Amino acid sequence: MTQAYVIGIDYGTDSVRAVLVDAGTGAEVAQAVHPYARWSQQRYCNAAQNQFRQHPLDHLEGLEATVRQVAQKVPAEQIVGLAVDTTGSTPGPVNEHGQSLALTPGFEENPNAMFVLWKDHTALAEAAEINQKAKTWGGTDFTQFEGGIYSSEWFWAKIMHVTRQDAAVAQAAYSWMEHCDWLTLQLTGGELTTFKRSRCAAGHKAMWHESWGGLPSEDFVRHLEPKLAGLRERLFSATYTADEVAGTLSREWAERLGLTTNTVVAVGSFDAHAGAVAGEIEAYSMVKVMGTSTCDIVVAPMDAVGTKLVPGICGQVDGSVIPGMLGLEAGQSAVGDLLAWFRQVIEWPLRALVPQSAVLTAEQQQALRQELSDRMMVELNKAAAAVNPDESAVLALDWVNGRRTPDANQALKGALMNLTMGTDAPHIFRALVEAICYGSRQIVERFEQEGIAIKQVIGLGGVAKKSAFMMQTLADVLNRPIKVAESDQAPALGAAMYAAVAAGIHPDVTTAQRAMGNGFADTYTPNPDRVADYERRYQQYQAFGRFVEQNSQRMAGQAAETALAAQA
Ligand SMILES: Nc1ncnc2c1ncn2[C@@H]1O[C@H](COP(=O)(O)OP(=O)(O)O)[C@@H](O)[C@H]1O
Ligand SMILES: O=C(CO)[C@H](O)[C@H](O)COP(=O)(O)O
Repeated sequence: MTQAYVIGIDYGTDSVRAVLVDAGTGAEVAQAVHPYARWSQQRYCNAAQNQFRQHPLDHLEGLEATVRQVAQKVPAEQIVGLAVDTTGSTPGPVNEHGQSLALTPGFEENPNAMFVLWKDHTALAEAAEINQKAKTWGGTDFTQFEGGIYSSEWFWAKIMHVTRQDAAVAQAAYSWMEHCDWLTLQLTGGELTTFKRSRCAAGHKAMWHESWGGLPSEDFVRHLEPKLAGLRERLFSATYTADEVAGTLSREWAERLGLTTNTVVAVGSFDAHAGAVAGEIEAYSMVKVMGTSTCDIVVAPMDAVGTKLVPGICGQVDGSVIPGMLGLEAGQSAVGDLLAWFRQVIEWPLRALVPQSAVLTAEQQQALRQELSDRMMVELNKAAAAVNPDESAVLALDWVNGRRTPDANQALKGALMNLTMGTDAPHIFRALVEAICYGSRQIVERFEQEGIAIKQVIGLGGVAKKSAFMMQTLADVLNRPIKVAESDQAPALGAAMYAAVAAGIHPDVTTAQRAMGNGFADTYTPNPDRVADYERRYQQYQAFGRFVEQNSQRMAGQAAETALAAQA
């Protein structure tokens, strides 16, 4: 057989990465990373309001830069397939040709016309409304395969919110697309009406399910928001798994990327699901894709789960990870992001005071800021790992982006307790890492309580690769060994595996995993001396969580009553 290569393109929160791999063996030939230019300046975002929007030009520029760079390593005609994975739910409004509204006249600078990033929580009220209406409207509860609780991170809540906020966007939006679908449509240049939308995105975030003929009924959608009447027809009814062919590269994109129009483009998927494939997921493994957030992906045989619904997770979808198996997703909204938040907090003097320094030149200021910023996360890991656990009782809740699972409540906030005059930055960092691990344990326990055994845990993603301290703590808290995948770009490798199946190199995803898998780099085994102590602290974390949740609900109730009284 002639040599064949595939490209996996992974759109993360901050950057896009492309990997070129040997389609037979998965050996990496080249990789390229491109940070989003506008996003890195946080344009179109307002963190205080949890508004996080991304401009499609960031994505298209990154596509061209990364793919061109890796594609030049081998003859273009040998690159037989490519696939895109993205974050999600990250939907954006499009016109009747599937063009993002932010790329059409009049909407170029309008955040509502852009992609609403997964971690945008401006639709909290709409998510609450969807949950309330789904349970009371008198028809099918369309949230049932999505853990029974719809999140403000997801498709319909975001569409409702933007539609209500922005009449011009609502009027111009012919349809809406998940980011992974929109990019795949750009690359293939097909028609919006016949385009193959992602099963993974639709099933986990858009309440799509075969049993009710696709998306929630028109009656329900109209009941949610009358302004959405008719949108369902302009969305989609069929969905496709990520091993299927979406099309071939359009002439325009073949030229822009330095490829040929014979290159097959697979159906899009989410980053975590593609990552799980590269992490060699199999029945009853949990693959933890640990980056900005964490997604916990589990697969199980369809017939073993049957009609069982797992409450409080981010959905159970036929074929969302491996076609033919049930894909289940859970996760935590802030993992790397929680640590990045803390770093931001303690770097305040670097941003605010160092530039005013009377003793350092501008060049020295810049060099100092750079040096400390580069070392900060690594040094915090080291210092936190060295903290004597008996010395610090600091306890944290990891909910700075809300709680994704178990039982989504994105309105929740993070918290710290047991601070003393002796508490320092490594103590707090250690508490944050522990909180992430306790949150993870709650997720594992939820799956097991609901009859989905977790037989092994695999970690991958930036945090799994960079923080040995996090991974050891996780092994101790879960009291299970954790394998860490070798690949530094696992979601991109997973997308490449999907592309190889779509291009006909491998017959199915499981075969592609076996042939193209890069294996595992490390295994963290639980330290028996730490397990009992973490068990005790886990109980404290849960009690702290219940306290904060109950009190934040009570305080939100009081605030609502005060507002009503003021209006009366
Ligand atoms: N040494 C470290 N220890 C723990 N977390 C880290 C470290 N270095 C970077 N991170 C976190 O990794 C996250 C990025 O992970 P990555 O998998 O590369 O990105 P993405 O979420 O975009 O896929 C950031 O949130 C960052 O805070
Ligand atoms: O929920 C998701 C997938 O279902 C998001 O894509 C994910 O949480 C964001 O990914 P990352 O943290 O790797 O940027």
